[in-house]
Amino acid sequence: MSVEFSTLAEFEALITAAPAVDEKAMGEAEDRNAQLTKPPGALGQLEEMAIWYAGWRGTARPTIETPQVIIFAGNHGVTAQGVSAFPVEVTEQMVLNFQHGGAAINQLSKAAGADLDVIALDLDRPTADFTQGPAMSEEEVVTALQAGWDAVKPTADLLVVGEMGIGNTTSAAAIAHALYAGEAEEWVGRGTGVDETGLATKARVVREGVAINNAPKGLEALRCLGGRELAGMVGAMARARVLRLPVILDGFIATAAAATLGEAVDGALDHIIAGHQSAESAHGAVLAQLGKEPILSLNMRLGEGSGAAVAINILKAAVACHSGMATFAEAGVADG
Ligand SMILES: Cc1cc2ncn([C@H]3O[C@H](COP(=O)(O)O)[C@@H](O)[C@H]3O)c2cc1C
Ligand SMILES: O=C(O)c1cccnc1
Repeated sequence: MSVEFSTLAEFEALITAAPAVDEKAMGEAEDRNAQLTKPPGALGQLEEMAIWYAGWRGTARPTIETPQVIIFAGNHGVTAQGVSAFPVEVTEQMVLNFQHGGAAINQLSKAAGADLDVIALDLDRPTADFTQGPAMSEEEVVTALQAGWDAVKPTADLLVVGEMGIGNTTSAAAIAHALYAGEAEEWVGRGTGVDETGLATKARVVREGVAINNAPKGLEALRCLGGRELAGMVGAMARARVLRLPVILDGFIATAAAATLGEAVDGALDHIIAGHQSAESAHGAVLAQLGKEPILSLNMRLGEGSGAAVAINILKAAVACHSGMATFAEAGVADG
């Protein structure tokens, strides 16, 4: 068990003290990019991605060999309100499916050459229904943050975090409503496929939850409206920030979780790029709030880290070009 923090304030202090991007390595990567055998800018966004990755890895010519995908699972008391098209048992059943290799994320991790770890967080102890008060105590949220923190392998060179938790699109919508105001209706979506009645229920639940918890901000929004799997993702993203380990962000739920960390500490999400824009309706608006442009938009709406896992392949392609291509001088090609 981690002993690096035992309160939210101590957790925030660790992130505040985290090292910045390596400007020197980033500058050297920019210089290298300018010498590669292609017209300037011809690899488009791949060039920016590779330079960003080089800066966080602290080397002008990085490689991606050991990506890690971590899926966190948690259960939500708010499901008692009828906010999901699926029953809560599916969370645990899907954890077994992950462990047996049968889920989408198993295939996508394998296709991307990533190791997959699955961490179930107290599934038999759902969070409290946030329409009645805070979803978690400080101790509960800190325990989940620690599980995420500890799950990151320091040998990984790229991280994706994903989630499984029936009801968690409602949690994510409540966080977005608390952080960015607007109307509850703007932040709710179909999740696993609720009908019009389900959507109206989600909006009511989000409105009530945000009101009773006094529109919490930053990590208080994570504690009051989030879930253990969202906190697990935040703990892992934070550890990655301290390790200067680049992260690819997944869908609506992962992004809402990240937003609580970004609001708590300036620059806490600088090591994160958005992998995929989910079909969940409010995801684009949350990404816009974070100033993140997604690499892909494939109409996926699964979670599990799936969109980000697909994007690993794009980042790998970018870094392979950046670090593997010959320069004009090396190849004897005349530059422009
Ligand atoms: C079989 C199955 C596999 C999933 N994998 C991810 N989710 C996704 O759906 C859930 C969120 O939707 P809602 O808020 O509507 O419950 C989360 O568990 C999310 O990861 C799944 C959902 C199901 C049913
Ligand atoms: O964008 C997501 O992460 C998402 C959307 C719908 C259902 N589950 C996850």
